[in-house]
Amino acid sequence: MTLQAELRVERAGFTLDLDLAIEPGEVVALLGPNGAGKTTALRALAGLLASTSRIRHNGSTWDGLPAEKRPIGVVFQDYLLFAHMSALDNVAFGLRARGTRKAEANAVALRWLDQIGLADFAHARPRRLSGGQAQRVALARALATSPELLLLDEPLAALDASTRLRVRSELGRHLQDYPGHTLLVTHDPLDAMVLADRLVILEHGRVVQQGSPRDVVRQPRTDYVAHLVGLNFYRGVARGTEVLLDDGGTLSIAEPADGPVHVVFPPSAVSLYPAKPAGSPRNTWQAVVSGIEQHAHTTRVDLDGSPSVLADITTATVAELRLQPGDALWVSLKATEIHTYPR
Ligand SMILES: Nc1ncnc2c1ncn2[C@@H]1O[C@H](COP(=O)(O)OP(=O)(O)OP(=O)(O)O)[C@@H](O)[C@H]1O
Repeated sequence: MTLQAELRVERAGFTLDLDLAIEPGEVVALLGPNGAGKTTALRALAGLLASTSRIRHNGSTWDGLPAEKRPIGVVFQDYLLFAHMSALDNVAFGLRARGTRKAEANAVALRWLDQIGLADFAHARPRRLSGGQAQRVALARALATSPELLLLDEPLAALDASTRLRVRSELGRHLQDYPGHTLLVTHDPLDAMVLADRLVILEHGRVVQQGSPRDVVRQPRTDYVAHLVGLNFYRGVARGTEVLLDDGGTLSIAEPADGPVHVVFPPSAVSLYPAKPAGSPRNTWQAVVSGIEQHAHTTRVDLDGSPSVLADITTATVAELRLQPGDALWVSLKATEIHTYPR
């Protein structure tokens, strides 16, 4: 049964207006910039704030239900395990609160600890657990009650990079087995791409784009999404193999198009030269370096021009060009690297 939520929250200067439908077994990631309303949406679903939201599932409504009566499991960024309880009691807590007898609740909790590879820590207090272990216990605690809806609020954000990698893939496995509905709130595009079946992008309390990770990555519709997936992104009007960009500049494209379009290309498709490249069939224009940032294996160069553009170049090229902010360079881009789609 689809979980249908119409989430409406009014605050001074902010309105959340979000319709969400989540299928059984589906993982939906809610992404958006700071203040977009992600946490507000999650709290409205959980019944943790007063709102005029409507939530329907399996022929019943959760509207009047207080948080503790909703069939929900929640995992927060900072685990929020009960410090005075053992890992086992933490996992058994939800079941006990729902009236399950102690022996049975403990048996279920132990099975969960076993599943997450922490049976040996059953009697340990949370302070003896590492961040990754604590987050796995928090996940087991949320899943032990077999909730209809699993809410994950930045579940990996507090973990260091290598722990994060491990816990992410373990979480992915548990989510695959989990038959309920999952909503994952995250800032991290990688978490969303790896874990979610569908992305819902929220800006200013409203959905600006949704779709499979693959579709969103290929065809961003807002600056925030383009930035998230790391693409150069423009709006323009196409006339055959030319696109006149709204903010200045013209690009030649390989596939003819007509009318208002979005234009994208990866920073890695951009080449930089100290002088105008001669006789090339490419797009070329002059731009000024406004920022240089070292990434793992490439250097990201920010250039002001018409249009402004991001370029990823090798460290060898940076050295060769002796790049400095303020330098004027020639930007070159093959028409075949540019992708357009209707606005
Ligand atoms: N308790 C509160 N009282 C009043 N306004 C709030 C409260 N909590 C959040 N807001 C406001 O509601 C809006 C949405 O905030 P929310 O925390 O849901 O966004 P978010 O997408 O989760 O952001 P972040 O990524 O920074 O966590 C923002 O304008 C925020 O300032």
